[in-house]
This record gives sequence, C-alpha cells and structure tokens, in this order.
Amino acid sequence: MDLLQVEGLAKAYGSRRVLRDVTFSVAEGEVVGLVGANGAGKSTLGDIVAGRYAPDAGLMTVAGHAYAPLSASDARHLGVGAVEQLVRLDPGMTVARAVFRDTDLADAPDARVRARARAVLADVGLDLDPDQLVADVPRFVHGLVEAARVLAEDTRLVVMDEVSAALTPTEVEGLHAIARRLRSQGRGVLYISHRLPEMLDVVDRVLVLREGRIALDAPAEGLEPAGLAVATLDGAVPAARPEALPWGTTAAPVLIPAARTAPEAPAPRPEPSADVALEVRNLRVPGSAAGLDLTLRRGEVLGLTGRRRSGLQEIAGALTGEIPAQVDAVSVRGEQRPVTTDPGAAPLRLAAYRPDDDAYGMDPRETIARTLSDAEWGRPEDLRTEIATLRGVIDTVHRMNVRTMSIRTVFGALSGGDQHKLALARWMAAADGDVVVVHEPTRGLDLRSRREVRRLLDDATAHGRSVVVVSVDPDELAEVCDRIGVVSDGRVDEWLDTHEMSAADVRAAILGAVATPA
Ligand SMILES: Nc1ncnc2c1ncn2[C@@H]1O[C@H](COP(=O)(O)OP(=O)(O)OP(=O)(O)O)[C@@H](O)[C@H]1O
Repeated sequence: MDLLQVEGLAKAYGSRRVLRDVTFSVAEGEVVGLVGANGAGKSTLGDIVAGRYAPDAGLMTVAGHAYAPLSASDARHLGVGAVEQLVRLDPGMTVARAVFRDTDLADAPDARVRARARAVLADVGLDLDPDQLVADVPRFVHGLVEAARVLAEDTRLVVMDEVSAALTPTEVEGLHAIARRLRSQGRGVLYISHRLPEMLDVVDRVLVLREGRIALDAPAEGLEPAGLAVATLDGAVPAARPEALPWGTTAAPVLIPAARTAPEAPAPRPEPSADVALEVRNLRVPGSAAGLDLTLRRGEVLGLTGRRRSGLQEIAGALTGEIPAQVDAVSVRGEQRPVTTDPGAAPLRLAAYRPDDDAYGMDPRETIARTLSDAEWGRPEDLRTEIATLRGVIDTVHRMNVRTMSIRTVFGALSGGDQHKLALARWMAAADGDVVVVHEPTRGLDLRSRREVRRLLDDATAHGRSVVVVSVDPDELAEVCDRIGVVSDGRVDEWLDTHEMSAADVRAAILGAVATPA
C-alpha cells in the first residue's frame, strides 16, 4: 500500500522554478532512492515532504490522508521524520541522549537510556559508544546518530538527505542496516544520495529528479551506477524507448528517460614528476600514528584513507599542524627542515580544506560575487578590476556548473553541492603552499561536478602543486589520486598505484583493506 503519495508538487524560489510537477509515491516497507544533479531540487523536495517548506502547488497524502504539514515537528507528529544533510547536534550531549532526543525516553534515567542506546546501536552494527560526547563524534557521523534516532521514533516515513556523504564504508553499512530495519518494520524511506554505487545496494526503487520533474522512476534492480549518473544530467531530452536506455533496465520508466551521453571521461592523470615535493620520515602522533613515511612527488595527488579510528584523521591533523606530532626528518623540495623532539611540536603546517563547516566556512549571507573575490572591487575608479573580477567569478560559476540565476544570489541560497564546489574552487585559488591537504573534495557532488573537481586538482598539479586528499570514499579516491595509502593502526603498509589498476580494482582493494576485521 502507498504510504506517501505526492502529486503535481511545485516550488519556486523567486523566479527560480526548482520543482515544476513532481509526482511519485513511496510504499510501506519500501526504500526509494532520490537522485539528481547538484541543485536539481532533491533537498527542496525532501524538505517539503519533511514539513520544512510548504510547496507552491501540489498535493500529498500519508497513508491515504491529506498531508500538509506546517513545520518539521508537525510533520513528525503526522508520521514523517527526517535526517538532515549536515545536522548539528548539541556537543554536550552523550550519544545515548542524542539517540533518544525528542522520544519517549528523552527524560528517562541515564542507565536506562544508555542500555537502550547500546542495544539500538549494536542492533544495526554501529560502532559508537553511547557514553561518548557528541563533541567527540566527527561532524559527518552526527547524521548517523540521527539516523539511529529515527529507529527510536514512531514515524512511518523517513527522509534521509545525503547522510552517507562522508561516511566510511563500514558506517554506510550501518546506515543501510538502519534503512533495512525501517523497511522490515513496514516504514518507508526516501533516501537522497550522490554515492550511487552504495545507494543501489539498499534501495528498492530509484527516482531521478531532473528539470523539476521525476524523469525516471524505475526498480533499482538492473540499474547500474554509471548509467544512472548520466541519467541525472540536464541537457536535451529526446524520448527514448526503454530498450535503448543506457542503464539497461527493461522496466517501463515513468515520464522522460533520456538517451544521453556522459560528459567526457577525464584523461588518465599524467605520471607525477620524479622530483620530491615533501618527504616525511617516521611521523608519530602519540596513541594514533605509529611511524608513517610519506614521499610526495611534485604534481602528485596522494590519497589517504582508513577506518574511523585508524589514525587517519590524526595523521591529517599532524600534516596541517593542528595535532602535535614528532618526525625523524622532514624535507621540502630536497631541503631538510629542522626538527625538534618537543612533544607539542607541529613539524608540518600544510594548508587544508575541510568541507565540514556550516556553509563550508563561507558567510551564507554574502553574494556569490563577493564570496569568490577578495579584491577591493566596486569603487568607481576600479572599473577594470571590477570587470576582470566579475569575469573571473562568472567563469568559475560556469565552469563549476553552478545553478543560479545571478552572481548576486547569496551563497547560502545555493544547493549544498554548489556551495561546496565554489568553496573548494575559491580555496584552491587562494591557498598558500606547494603542498596542500584537501578533505573529501567531491563529497555530495554529481558526476559533472566531480569531473570539475578532478580538473581543478589536475590544473593545480599541472602547475607543480602536490595535493594530499583525505577521504573515506573509495570512488572519489580512485577518481582523483595517483597513489592511495590505506591507514591502519596509524601507519600505511601498502600504497595502491592508480596508474597500474582499474578504478574497480582500486575500489575493491580499498573496501577490502578497510573492512571491519572479523
Ligand atoms: N532558501 C533558498 N532560497 C533561494 N534559493 C534556494 C533556496 N534553497 C534552495 N535554493 C535553490 O534551489 C535549487 C535546488 O536546491 P536544492 O538544495 O534543493 O538542490 P539539491 O538537488 O538538493 O542539490 P545538492 O545535490 O547540491 O544538495 C538550487 O538552485 C538552490 O540554489
């Protein structure tokens, strides 16, 4: 039976018509994937279903009853819950209290809440300590805590917006265990994601949101990630017969399946030069990193990945000087740097980009134009500077395929993915140093934007820069890196060379290396 029915939903922000005519349903005990390009309107649709925004037109029903929530808490009351993309939980709360926030157990004694939380977390295989403070849980994992909370709620439908974006493969499994549990309880899930290979593991059906409509509504079986990614892209939409679909399904899709071609695949990365940009010997972070040797060549993109408590984040923190560390030796372009045995020392201070701040560290009220330029433009005598700056801004917005009506739009009104790619482009242009650290560079990005980020990194390395990419997404690492080290127990024992392996083999090797030991 249909749990949620949505018909003719429309939503515009000013003159930007994001949703034009959206019609779909979610059945009881069904996990439905919602995919689309950055800015396609997925979060807007999820927010309408979850009661955060009202639609301009259209009708919704839940379990056959008219459904028009006035707010998120009203929606919860009417049986629809949500897990937000970048939820920020109270850092002073324990994980156990966060799991039972706003539920019947919210005021129960600590011991009872702790025991129940431990049971809920263990049940879905989540490796989270109920007594841990939320402040000590990485930002991206807050969504996972929230997802555990929906198990404790009595909602009938749950919207999960991009929760898997920067989760480790093991954590993604935990999230999927939650989705499957909700399904087995007869609840429905609307699962928004850009990580298509993982998403296809858990969903029963997939909706593609494109140009304000559901362009494809098809069973997940038979869909494959590459074809599905192409199906999300805008462009000319010639009608195609089902047998001509690129993703090879025979199920009759609803509305407009488009036969289209993927944006050109990037050329393989050139071999980095033999010159060494940075050499670090025996990097130690007490309790976390146990002797890492790192040799980064000029123009190289080096990936680091690992499980949550592998030492990966501490190593990344040591590279940027945020976490004290010891080394036996550091050399930059062949030149030895003095090292000390001082326990508070920060032997390296590489610049780093992290997409885990609200609004990616930018001011959400500032316009795109001002966000992308540091120059003092706008004064009458500065016309040339102003024109050059604005041209640069427009070029970046076009190149990064950002969906906006104007560069005077405020940054905070852009979709999550559009904010991230502009923030990264700006940071790469402004960052100091021959070697930089970039965390999760393609997090939450669609196929075309991932390619743009790859181009951004290729441009930087073509000019002699070297980049350390810290990521938990095996596909991202396979796509952008020359070599990848899997951190385990604070060290890297083996480097994967992406020039010698297929992307599928790189992915499989990473997944094998980060799998939870039996
Ligand atoms: N509050 C707002 N004011 C104005 N425009 C907005 C607002 N929220 C979203 N938009 C616009 O609506 C469009 C759809 O945004 P939305 O966040 O729903 O996309 P999305 O498909 O979730 O994208 P992503 O994959 O990047 O997260 C974007 O062009 C965005 O700029």
